Amino acid sequence: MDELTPTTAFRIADLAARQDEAVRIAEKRAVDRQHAKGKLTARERIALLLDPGSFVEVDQFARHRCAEFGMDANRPWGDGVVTGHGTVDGRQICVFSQDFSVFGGSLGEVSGEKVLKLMDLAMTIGCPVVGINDSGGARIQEGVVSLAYYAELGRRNAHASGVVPQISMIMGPCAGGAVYAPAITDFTVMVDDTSHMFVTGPDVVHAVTGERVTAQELGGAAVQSEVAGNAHHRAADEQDAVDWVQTLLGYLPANNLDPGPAYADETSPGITAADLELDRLVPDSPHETYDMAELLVRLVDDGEFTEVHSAFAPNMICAFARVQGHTVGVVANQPRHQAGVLDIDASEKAARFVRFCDAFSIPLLTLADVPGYLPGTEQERGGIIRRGAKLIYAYSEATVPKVTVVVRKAYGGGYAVMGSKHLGADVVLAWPTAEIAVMGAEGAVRVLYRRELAALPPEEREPARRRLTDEYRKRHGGPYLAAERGYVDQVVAPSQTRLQVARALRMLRTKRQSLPARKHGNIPL
Ligand SMILES: CC(=O)SCCNC(=O)CCNC(=O)[C@H](O)C(C)(C)COP(=O)(O)OP(=O)(O)OC[C@H]1O[C@@H](n2cnc3c(N)ncnc32)[C@H](O)[C@@H]1OP(=O)(O)O
Repeated sequence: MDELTPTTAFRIADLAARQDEAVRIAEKRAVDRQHAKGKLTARERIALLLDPGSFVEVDQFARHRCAEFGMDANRPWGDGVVTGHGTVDGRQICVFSQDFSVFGGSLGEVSGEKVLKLMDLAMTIGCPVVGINDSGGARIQEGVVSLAYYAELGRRNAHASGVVPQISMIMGPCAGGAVYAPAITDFTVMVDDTSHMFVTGPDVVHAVTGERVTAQELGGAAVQSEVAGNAHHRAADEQDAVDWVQTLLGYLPANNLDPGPAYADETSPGITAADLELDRLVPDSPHETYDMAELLVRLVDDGEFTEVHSAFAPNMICAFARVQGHTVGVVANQPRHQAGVLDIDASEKAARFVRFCDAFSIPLLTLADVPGYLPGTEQERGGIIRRGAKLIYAYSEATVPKVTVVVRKAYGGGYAVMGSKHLGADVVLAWPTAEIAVMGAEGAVRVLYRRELAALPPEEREPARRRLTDEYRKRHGGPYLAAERGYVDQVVAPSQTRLQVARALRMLRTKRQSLPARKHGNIPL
């Protein structure tokens, strides 16, 4: 052997030294910088998310090739993003985690290549991708090259949409062009206080508009989860964010061809005490409200469900749950908030959820109690026609099993859109308390008998109005006109609902439906 050729032992020691530099030494620096900001490091986050010991890092020794602005003197291993794969609860995922301690986690050519390579891998093997974002955005030193990678990333996100679930965790800054990759992904979680998302930051806002606003006011977790709807969950801290993502993954299939996780059916085959409580859920007075979550917990396995977008448009509940061990997507009006009315936010929230479930073969369970669409100039000018239409579109194109329970009100357009037979529901159940009509009895009488009531002497008007309202309610106020026409398949006592919903979903497991082939539809955006 040539004296200059390194020995095998030397090469192994050299590898260990490089790994030490790439991981241990880099991590020490990252810990100091990140912990001081109340944040975990890129590697700590991955360790928290994945099953212990399951992480396999790829491209650990990738380094940037940029020589601009003195960059050639600083070429850290990994280039500011840790990428790889591992398992969550034994199920495969791919993960990338931006490392803010290296060039502010900014995206350059090499870090971009790493993330794209990882997404290509996830698409090839068909597993979810979790992206952990903590970045100053496009790497300024690399100029247009880094912008190119943002666009490439958006394209990959779009192509992966509906093929593998994509989840974004915003654990620090996410600004400018960087926001659009998470926006295309299916679910986004943000951490209180330490994360923000905006297209233009407070300095630019001030320079352009004169408005002074903090990063948190502009795009903190509270604003994004409650007002803008860009975040599906507002986590109290990083651990909470990880817990939510792990729970979410537990409901989801690995890809659009995977049947999804199924657990043993441990539900009771007979009527339980909790089922009987449903017979008392709906108050006698139509003006009194109740909590739709009380129904939901009694319909699903172990009373457990995980809401997405819980703080955004709370008049609509979108949640994952299980029925007899199989995942369902629940869409439910929440009468406790604005009487469960449909507005722009609720329509868009539910439409996107319905489309996610359909893309990943997750059956839909709809619980309807809806007084109709929210009237007003704000809604009309905001585009409720175009934006509300998304929900009709989403339900209509969904070919997964669709089961609907009409609990109380199903008025007007609200009836039609909330998973009605006419939008392709396979099974529609109605409670005897269901009121399926164009509008509530009081409103209907006001329109139908306006002239007759006005012609009556004032003292006779109120008794006549009450009598007519009562008559209308008896004729049109229940589920039976709809049942006569087969728009409702079964009228069931509330206490029967859990068993009937389970039967319907079991019966529908073999459902197959396909719509005419086309390039794609044109959902009103
Ligand atoms: C398509 C697009 O993404 S357009 C948007 C382009 N990005 C930007 O305009 C944001 C630029 N960055 C910033 O404004 C700030 O760094 C913030 C708000 C993100 C974070 O601020 P702080 O938490 O105070 O961190 P700080 O500014 O010290 O940044 C940490 C390090 O990351 C570096 N860094 C941050 N963002 C970038 C970036 N986009 N490109 C290159 N380096 C960056 C900083 O230079 C700093 O490096 P140093 O430690 O060697 O000094």
